[in-house]
Amino acid sequence: MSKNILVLPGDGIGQEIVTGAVKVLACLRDDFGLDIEMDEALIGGAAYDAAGHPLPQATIDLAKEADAVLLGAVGGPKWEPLDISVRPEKGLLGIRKELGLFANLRPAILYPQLAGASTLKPEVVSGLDIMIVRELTGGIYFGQPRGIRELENGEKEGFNTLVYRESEVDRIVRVAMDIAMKRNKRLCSVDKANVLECTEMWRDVATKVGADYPEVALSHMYVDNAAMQLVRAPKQFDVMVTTNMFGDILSDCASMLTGSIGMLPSASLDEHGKGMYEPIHGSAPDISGKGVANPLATILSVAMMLRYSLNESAMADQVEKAVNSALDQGLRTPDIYSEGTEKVGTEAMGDAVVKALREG
Ligand SMILES: NC(=O)C1=CN([C@@H]2O[C@H](COP(=O)(O)OP(=O)(O)OC[C@H]3O[C@@H](n4cnc5c(N)ncnc54)[C@H](O)[C@@H]3O)[C@@H](O)[C@H]2O)C=CC1
Ligand SMILES: CC(C)CC(=O)C(=O)O
Ligand SMILES: [Mg+2]
Repeated sequence: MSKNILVLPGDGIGQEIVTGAVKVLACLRDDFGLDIEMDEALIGGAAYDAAGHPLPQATIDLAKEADAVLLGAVGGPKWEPLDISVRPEKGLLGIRKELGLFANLRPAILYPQLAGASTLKPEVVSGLDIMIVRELTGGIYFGQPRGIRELENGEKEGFNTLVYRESEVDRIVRVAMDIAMKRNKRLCSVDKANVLECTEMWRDVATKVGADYPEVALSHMYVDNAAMQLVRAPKQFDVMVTTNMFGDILSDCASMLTGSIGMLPSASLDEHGKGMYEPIHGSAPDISGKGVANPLATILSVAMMLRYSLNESAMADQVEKAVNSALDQGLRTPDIYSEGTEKVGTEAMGDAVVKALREG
């Protein structure tokens, strides 16, 4: 039976970057026999404009019925004056929660062709391959109470709540441990256990889970040090596991080690392997509409979809090989451009990947 993929382009560069990824999926369907159907729906600012809400019920229903979801990005200055409860970003957080996508896998891999585009010296980053496992449906982005209240003296006070249950920590650490077992058996759990009780508990739970994985070398690191270590000596890390907000920040940081945030894909998975796939970046209002955004993070997210939700790991390898081939040809969007390479736009980069895929 054919698998249903729901495509949610979203806002800003979302539509531009999703186009190349959809072409890749269409090529796999037409030329390689991937049995899929694709559907499209609204999310984010586009949904707010059309339906008055960043996550319409129709989108939730389609996403729940789909075998996998491909998302571009949401948000932008047009919607910033809105109340947070109806901003585009709320649509993204909402769909993650609705689908129970608690495990966000963000691989930061340096393609050797881009060593010169990394912010770090080639010898510090060559061979870089880190998997950041970010908890995605809990923590401070979801904790209650939250809001802005007025104090008796008329001053305003903003507040959010960092909250995790033991069970939430347990399940995300187990996901990270299982990944570590398939890789190099090293896991670093990142917290702020010296200051935040919630992450003191996180550390305790991670340690308890670690006892079930005696082969994995578990270490703990405070998030401030982890940020510093990522840009000092990133290859000390193999798999990292952390909270929703820390993972959000650390993965943007790690992305630049690979040359650009436009290179990092992600998979957001539920308990059963159903997933949503998206680049880690946002809607990039500064380059939106210019046709210069890097589509590779989104195309690499398709590879993750093939691997994690569609059980087509050979096709995932093919997509990654095609991305490699486009880079081997010297093609570069501006974010990864360096002297001696050829600057191309979003569409040309996507088409080059499709051509390489077709030609094997
Ligand atoms: N997953 C999502 O949908 C996310 C949405 N956002 C939203 O996106 C909007 C913009 O947020 P920012 O903080 O500016 O983060 P951003 O990730 O959109 O952009 C940060 C910087 O990276 C560049 N960049 C991002 N993606 C790129 C790509 N594919 N190719 C080349 N350059 C790229 C941008 O041009 C910008 O200079 C906001 O409304 C924010 O809330 C932010 C992060 C994630
Ligand atoms: C709306 C934000 C939480 C999205 C984001 O920055 C991310 O998931 O990386
Ligand atoms: Mg982010």
